[in-house]
Formats: sequence, C-alpha cells, structure tokens
Amino acid sequence: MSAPIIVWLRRDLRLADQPAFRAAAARGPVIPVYVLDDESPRYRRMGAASRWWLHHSLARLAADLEQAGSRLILRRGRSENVLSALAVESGAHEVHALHHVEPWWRNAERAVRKALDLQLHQGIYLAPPGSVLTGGGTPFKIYTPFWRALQERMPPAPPLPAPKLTAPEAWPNSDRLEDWQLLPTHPDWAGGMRAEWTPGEAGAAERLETFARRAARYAERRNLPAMLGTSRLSPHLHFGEVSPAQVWHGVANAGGSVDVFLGELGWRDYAANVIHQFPDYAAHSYKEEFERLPWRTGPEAEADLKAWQQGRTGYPIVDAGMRELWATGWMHNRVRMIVASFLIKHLLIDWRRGEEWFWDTLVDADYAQNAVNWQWSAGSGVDANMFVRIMAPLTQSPKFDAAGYIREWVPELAGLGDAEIHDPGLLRPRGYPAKIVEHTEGRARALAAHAAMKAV
Ligand SMILES: Cc1cc2nc3c(=O)[nH]c(=O)nc-3n(C[C@H](O)[C@H](O)[C@H](O)COP(=O)(O)OP(=O)(O)OC[C@H]3O[C@@H](n4cnc5c(N)ncnc54)[C@H](O)[C@@H]3O)c2cc1C
Repeated sequence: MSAPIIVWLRRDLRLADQPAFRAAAARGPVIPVYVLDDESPRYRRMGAASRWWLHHSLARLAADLEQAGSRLILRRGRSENVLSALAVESGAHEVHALHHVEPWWRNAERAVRKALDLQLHQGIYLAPPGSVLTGGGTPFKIYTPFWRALQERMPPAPPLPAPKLTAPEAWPNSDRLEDWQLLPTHPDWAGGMRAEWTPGEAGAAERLETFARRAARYAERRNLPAMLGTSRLSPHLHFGEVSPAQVWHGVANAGGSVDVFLGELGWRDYAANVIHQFPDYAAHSYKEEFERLPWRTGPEAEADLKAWQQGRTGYPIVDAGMRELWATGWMHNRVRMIVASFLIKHLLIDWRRGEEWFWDTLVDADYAQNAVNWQWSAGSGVDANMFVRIMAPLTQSPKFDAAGYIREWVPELAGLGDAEIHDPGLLRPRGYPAKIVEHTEGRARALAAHAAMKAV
C-alpha cells in the first residue's frame, strides 16, 4: 500500500466539494486530521461560541467519515509540530489542506511547509483571496468594483461530490473530543444554540435547501429581523460545512432577487480580500486618524459596555439584538449594524471592544468578516460608512418592523403595542432600564469627538 496522505482540516469541515480531500483521495490512503491549535492564533484563539460549534461540527464530521470507512484523527498543539509528528508516526510525506487567509494560518502554513510537502488548495471563497485584481493588476480596496470584477469570473465551478476514501493500513491515535472540553458546563449556556442550530455538513445542506425555496424574496425580507428572510448560513460557511460554490449553485435558479443574496456572498469574498492585503485589520483602524479619536474609557465607559453586552441599554432594538446574540450565538445583520453603531457612536466606545465581544459570542465569528464590518460601522475602514452618519435606533426599529423581534427577545416589553414597543418612554415596565444615554446627547458627543479627531 502507498504512503498515506494527511488531510489537514481547519475551517473546512466537509467532505463534498472539498478539494484537499479530493486531491488526497486520488493519491492514496487518507488520514484526516483536525489539530486544535490555540498556540498559532494566540489572542485570536476561537471564542466560546465558536468552540461550542466546533465540538458539534467535529462530532458530525467524525460520524460522516466513519460511515465512509474512514476516521477523524484529533490532535492538539501547534500545527507544524503536530503534523510533523503525525507524518513520522504514519509514514506520510504529503499534507493537503485548503488555503486560509487569517494571518496566523498563513504563518502556520509557512511553518508546515518548511517540514513537510504541504499542498494547498482553494475552496473557502468564490475566488482565491488576492486573485481579483484591477486593470492595473492591484487588489481592490472598495467593494463595488471588487464585486463587479468577481462576477465576471462567476459562476464558480460546479461543486464536486465527496470522494471515495481509502483507509491507511494502521490508524494513528486520536484524542477524545470530550477531553478537549469545548462545551460549556458550569453553567451550560448553550441551550439556545442547541435549539437553533445543527452544526455539520448535513445541517448546512438542509439550511441551504430550505433557504433556496425562499431566496427569490431575499431583497424584500432581508432587513426585517422579525422574519426568517436571510439564509442563516453564516456559521456553516465559516466552518466550511458548505462551500460558497455549493451555496451559489444551490440558489442560482431561485429567480426573484437572488442576485442581491449573491452580492452578500460577494461581501464575504471582499472581506477576505481586505485581510489578504491588511492582515492586522482587526487590530488597527485603517484610517490612521481614528487612532486619535477620543474614545471613552474608565469605569463609566466599562459600565456602559457591560450594559450593551447584556442587552440593558434601554433601547429595545439594541437590547433585543444583544440578547439574541447571547442566547443563540447569532444576530440579524440589520441589528448587528444598529448595535455596532450604538456602541461606537452613542456610547463612544472603541470599535475593537465590540469586535472582541462578537468574536467571543458569535457562532459565525470570522476574523475577516467581523473586522471588516466593525471598521465599516466605525467609518475607520478601507471601504466604510461615514462616522458622522449616525444610525438612530428609535427610527431604525419601526422602519424595519422590529416589534415582533423585540417581543421575542425582550419579554419584559412583550405587553406593549406596536406603537410603543420601539421607545417605551413612560410606559417602560419596572425592571426594564431607562435609556443609558439620550439619542441627541450621544449623537452630539460622538460628533464632537469626531470633530476633535479632525482638528488634531
Ligand atoms: C458589526 C458586524 C459584525 C459582523 N461579524 C460577522 C462575523 O463575524 N461573521 C460573519 O459571518 N458575518 C459577520 N457580519 C456580517 C453579517 O451580519 C452576517 O454574515 C449575516 O448576518 C449572517 O447571516 P446570514 O447567513 O443569514 O446572511 P445572508 O444575508 O443570508 O448572507 C449570506 C452570506 O453572505 C455573507 N455575508 C452577508 N452579509 C455580509 C457582510 N456584511 N459582510 C461579509 N459577509 C456577509 C455571510 O457569509 C452570509 O452567511 C457582521 C456584520 C456586522 C454589521
């Protein structure tokens, strides 16, 4: 029997349309391995909600591999060390993996390549990050021209089915998933996540199939948080349980406004294109002047941050969003924009504090998409909303018909009518907090801080 080939898995946890599996399967027996590497990302190690998802996704993948006559080997440690040791144990020389854009994964890929024959494949985005270029051969900075150029290369190649896998003569040892303690126990806060999500390739395929039936009406519903208008595919896409090409082809014939949905998938590629150019995008404001913005700090600002995190700001739409996030690990996009704007502008708290909170609490926490969207909201990004365009939560809430959404996530307000629920005022029930800051006051403070930044 020929030497086994290692497939190094990260956030590409699927068998179908997974080019690393396909290439390895064509060359010999396959050893699929997932390395829990908290060392390479350092402070960017996966957050708590992502670890919950990872546990279930790995359990599913292991079961799917068993059924295909294979196994999932689990190891923990620094990727290059673990893979080198595994290669020695198993007699493997080649490692196949999908190329990742996060800076720590790019470093890890370089380190693995020093010791082993690492073959990288594309398959996480519609097009390889860094490959969509202007006429002058430079990467795009702005979304709209990027999307126009990307569309010229679409549709993506049709997705390929899972390959047939051959087992190696002997299986290397594996850690036990339970021993990794990825799930919360004291307390177990994951009940809302279990109710909402089915991690794994089959769960992703089912989401895609049900969304395809309503994708034609995406544009008219996508901004309404009370409706099931968007796909909710983001955590499945983040963990690679479905490929963007599968999503594209899964909805392509839906008709109606499906093009608007495909444009959102384009934002996903765009975010990776930004990180490819600016790897530490989550650490610094792209527009340097924002490093001079006088953000609030100190005990009062910390108390406001906590109120925002806990959904106790006195703004029902903001609180509904933050509580949805805490309970399910996900938040509707329109509401993400509202809560981000509120933190950055009404509370004048550095966008990085919000980014960090999302990183820990979102099941779809994604280095590129999170940083790009937070910098978009702050106005500090490469392609961004203007800081001085301040979203008014009390206007956004009725505009996007959020009454039902607020009733679901802020049950103290459920008894209020549609006219009052967005801004309870004197009808505020006992137990629901007063507004943490008045809109006009918060707005004026934010504009003054922006003016001060510009004046330096
Ligand atoms: C402050 C802020 C932080 C965010 N952080 C993340 C994050 O960590 N991870 C993440 O996946 N998305 C993030 N988003 C983008 C967006 O909110 C989610 O992708 C979307 O809500 C996921 O829901 P869906 O799958 O139903 O999206 P759909 O509307 O069905 O869109 C389909 C897919 O397109 C991609 N997409 C949609 N909107 C965006 C966008 N604005 N930017 C980039 N890709 C997009 C997602 O992969 C999504 O699954 C953030 C947005 C904001 C405003």
